[in-house]
Amino acid sequence: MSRYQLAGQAALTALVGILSYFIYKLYNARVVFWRLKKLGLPMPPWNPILGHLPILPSVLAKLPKGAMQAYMFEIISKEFEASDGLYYIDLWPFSMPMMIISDPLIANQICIEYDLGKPEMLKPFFKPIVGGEGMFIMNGERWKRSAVLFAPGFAERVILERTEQIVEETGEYVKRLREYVKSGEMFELDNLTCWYMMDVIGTVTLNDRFMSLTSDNVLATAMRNQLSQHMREEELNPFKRYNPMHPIREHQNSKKMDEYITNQLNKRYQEWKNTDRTSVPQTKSIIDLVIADYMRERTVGDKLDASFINWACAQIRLFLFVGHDSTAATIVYSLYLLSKHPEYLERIRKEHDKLFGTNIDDVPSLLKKQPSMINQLPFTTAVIKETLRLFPPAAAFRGGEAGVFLSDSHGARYPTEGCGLNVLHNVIQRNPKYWPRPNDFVPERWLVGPDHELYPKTKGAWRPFEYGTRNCVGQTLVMLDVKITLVMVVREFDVKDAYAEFDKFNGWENDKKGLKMIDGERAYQFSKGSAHPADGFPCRVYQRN
Ligand code: HEM
Repeated sequence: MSRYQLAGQAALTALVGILSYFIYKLYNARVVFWRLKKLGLPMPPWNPILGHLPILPSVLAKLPKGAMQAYMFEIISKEFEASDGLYYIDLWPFSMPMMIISDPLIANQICIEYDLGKPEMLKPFFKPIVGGEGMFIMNGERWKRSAVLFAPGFAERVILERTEQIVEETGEYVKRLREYVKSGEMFELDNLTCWYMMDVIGTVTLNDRFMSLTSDNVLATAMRNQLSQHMREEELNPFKRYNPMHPIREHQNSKKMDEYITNQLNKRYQEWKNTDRTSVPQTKSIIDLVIADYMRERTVGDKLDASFINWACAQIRLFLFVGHDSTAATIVYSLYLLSKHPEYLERIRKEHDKLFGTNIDDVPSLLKKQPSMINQLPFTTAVIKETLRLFPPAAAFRGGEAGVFLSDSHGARYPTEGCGLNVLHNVIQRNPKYWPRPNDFVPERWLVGPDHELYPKTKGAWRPFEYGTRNCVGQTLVMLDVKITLVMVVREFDVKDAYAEFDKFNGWENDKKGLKMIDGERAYQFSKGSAHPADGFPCRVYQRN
């Protein structure tokens, strides 16, 4: 047999192998749904070969490019609703079998009653961002150990002690906004706010000032680059989406992040070793917590273990990602909603005047002197909670288990084994069954008592940070970050979205199909790590008269 024949035969064998593997996986995926369908469980029309893939084109045609995936599941739940807030969907090979949950009572079973863990399918999403296994996707004892370790760093008192550092970073953000006022330029507020929040989380995790609003910090830049490399869901052009340079760039970003963090860890370890431990300030930054934990089990050595460094890099990268991304989106949406509701903008400004006095330049020193003042802003808190209700930046994703059945309000039972459970916060938090005026921005609903008509009708209808043991460890920090930002921004600036101008510039203003809107909302949520306002929220800022 000639060399060419041998090569041809090897290629054919490989092809047959790949095809057989594909058919085997396809069979396994579809057979699960064939059984579920036979049980009469709720799902859209299903095809034994293609699963639910055939329904996607018509659903996606109703959404703008890049819209977050949860909108797609929302449309399906409305068009094919056969159950009480739950359906199954088979999108193999793009995802594992999934149950889509749009009812708070079923979500409570998942997150509180059964306290289900994280599924395998989250790993490929987090891998390039975090490097190793971050606590977000851990389960069992490994998760418990990390949760216990990091909890003190996020305690309310400890977070409040961060006020001074956060105020410093917010001062830099305000300076950048003043520059935009001066230049009159249109710019993406979301992008600017992501860099700002990156600087905030840099101080919380590493005690390090990135100053990335004014200069190029290697770690912050590599993390933001990594995120934009990784979030290519909206890229339809396969040459861009599957560009062979992407894995190389991802590897380079990963290396830069790990090198930077390793240097910080080593530096902190040397400081730690050379100081009298009783006099070391207990900052409870993430880096200090992990080093203190490391030393609990070891004697002082020359250097940190490589395995510890790998583990610590993954946790720190995780905090840098989750700690900046969703909070930035919440700040932008808060400013956007206030700009659309002058009556509430007026009210929040009055609340700030009353507490801090009318000289806005006094705010940083007042907050630094007395951080607890930030807890005396009920209306500001209501604005943030209402923003998180209308535009939740995250969702819950858990893994089903054998023997765990979810029940609907009629008592029907649904198996979860082998399924990813996707809880749709955007649908639950606008469900008219639980929310009066579900699509309106009504901060007052957070200031009224249970007898008032605006009061949410059930526990669990508001769940931006989720409930149960796996809820968001950073929620106190989020509230502090957003409150400080609003206090230092809303009285000095008027923010106006510039979507009309942006669309005109891009030639989209005559888009007859209205594809740049979702339910009349131009600032719909984009998939970009967590959900961010579409097109980065183009805007202009003005100095307030
Ligand atoms: C507006 C901002 C934020 C929102 C809406 C948000 C939302 C969430 C949600 C919904 C979960 C649970 C996910 C699930 O159940 O599958 C979660 C978990 C988590 N969040 Fe946040 N988050 C925010 C900001 C932050 C910040 C600032 C940090 C830390 C600096 C953080 C750290 C984490 C961690 C570590 C977990 C995993 C907790 C665990 O598994 O035990 N998040 N977050």
